[in-house]
Amino acid sequence: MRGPLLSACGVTKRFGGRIACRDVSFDLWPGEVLGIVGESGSGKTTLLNCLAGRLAPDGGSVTYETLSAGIVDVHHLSEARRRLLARTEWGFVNQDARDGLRMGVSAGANIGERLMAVGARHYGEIRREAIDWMTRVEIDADRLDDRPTTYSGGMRQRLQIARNLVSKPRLVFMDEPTGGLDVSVQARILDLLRGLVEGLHLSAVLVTHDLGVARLLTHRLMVMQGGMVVEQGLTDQVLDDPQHAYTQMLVASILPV
Ligand SMILES: Nc1ncnc2c1ncn2[C@@H]1O[C@H](COP(=O)(O)OP(=O)(O)OP(=O)(O)O)[C@@H](O)[C@H]1O
Repeated sequence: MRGPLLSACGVTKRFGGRIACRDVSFDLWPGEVLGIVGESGSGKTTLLNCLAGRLAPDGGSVTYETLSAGIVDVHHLSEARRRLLARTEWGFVNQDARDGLRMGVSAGANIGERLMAVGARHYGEIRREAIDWMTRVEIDADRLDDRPTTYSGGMRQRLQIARNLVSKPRLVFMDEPTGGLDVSVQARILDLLRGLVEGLHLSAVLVTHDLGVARLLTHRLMVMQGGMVVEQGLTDQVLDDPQHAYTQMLVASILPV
């Protein structure tokens, strides 16, 4: 049997005297979608950034099983190797699409750039693939040469998703991918993400404060409070039968009274 794709062991991050996340450990298995939930300030984004190598933890380690070089310690890689890993084997979907897109180049270039990072060189094929992905994320192909600055918020988010998934990453990090969008746009993007996650058998770590999003997209959940994981388990189990008082409060707060 294959081992975990990503493992966190005792990950701890402080900002000055404040501990943003403390002693977080888990394994992410191939094909698994792990949700990290908790209220604002509970340390979700800090943990995600530590996992994705964007923020160095003060304690603990993050290991990842690469395609070609076996298991690596994400924070002991050189900056160049970590960037290469992020471009070739990982995706990162930001809450604000402007942080995940190159706003000054066309949509097609945003998608094509990722294909070139994994070795694509043939212009015609790159363009064809970009058009295919525009269609998959429900953006009219005739917007391919437009810059994302001319797109709506929902379109930008769909483009960011296409840019991240076109290169068939083995692991995708997502930080509130539907946050900041209005409700009808959120629903369509969730639908789209659910189809892609299932269709591509993606492994993913998803941060959200929205338990509905977690229910729809994740297999397993970690609940964070004050930087610590207070409960983890299968998503349906955690949401239907929460054991920790904090999770019970979170779940109760979204039920109609
Ligand atoms: N760059 C930083 N400098 C100082 N403190 C920080 C920094 N980033 C995060 N923190 C603190 O770490 C704690 C956890 O923040 P984090 O953003 O990880 O929480 P979160 O659960 O993702 O919140 P939200 O859902 O509001 O994004 C908070 O107390 C926050 O103020």
